[in-house]
Amino acid sequence: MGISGSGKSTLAEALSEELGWPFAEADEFHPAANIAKMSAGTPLTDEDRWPWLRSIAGWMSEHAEAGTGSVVTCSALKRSYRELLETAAGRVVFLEVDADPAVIERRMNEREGHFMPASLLPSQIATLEPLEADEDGAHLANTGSVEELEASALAALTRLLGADPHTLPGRNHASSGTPGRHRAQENPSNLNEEERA
Ligand SMILES: Nc1ncnc2c1ncn2[C@@H]1O[C@H](COP(=O)(O)OP(=O)(O)OP(=O)(O)O)[C@@H](O)[C@H]1O
Ligand SMILES: O=C(O)[C@H](O)[C@@H](O)[C@H](O)[C@H](O)CO
Repeated sequence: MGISGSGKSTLAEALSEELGWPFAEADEFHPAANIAKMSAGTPLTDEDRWPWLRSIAGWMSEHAEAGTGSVVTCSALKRSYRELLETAAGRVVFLEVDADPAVIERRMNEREGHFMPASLLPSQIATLEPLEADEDGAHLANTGSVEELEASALAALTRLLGADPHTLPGRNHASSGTPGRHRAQENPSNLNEEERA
């Protein structure tokens, strides 16, 4: 979790590679209307986000029920959004990635091929309700290298889970389904409830 540009995808890809856990990019679950809205510089509303969050929780449940760990990038800016994600099967642990806003703005402006404009950064920051002490997770400062971020995430997971995360089943687990990076368009869990009906 964390605001746009904080480093969620960078960390999640590294963790998925390291742990062999299936990986989903939450942006791939957004309906086209949400992407169009953000691309045009308009922040999403709660109503825009609920069906999207439900789709993500569905994907998480599928993997938990198949007996594997999984990793999802999701801004999950508000506590209420995280409470919805926590309804997924299995244990849901949040790693909040944070960096200096000026660094994030520069990285977003340098990033190529991404729809999210840096102009939405103030709204992302204003909407963020940081992870609280009674939530299941940890805060990670993305102030160094990607390797340092990954190392701090693995240490946090080890502490939170009370076990080395490498010991949890990954994509080679017998019933883990299709391995590899998730593509939302290939997965029915991307459909919101209206689309599924
Ligand atoms: N520790 C780091 N060192 C150097 N570059 C980094 C680091 N962390 C992230 N970046 C770069 O910053 C940019 C934003 O990171 P990333 O795309 O992972 O953020 P995000 O939180 O997933 O963003 P979004 O929510 O908008 O998809 C990327 O270009 C990424 O390569
Ligand atoms: O809740 C939100 O406002 C959105 O999830 C955004 O955070 C973007 O999807 C993402 O971060 C950009 O890539």
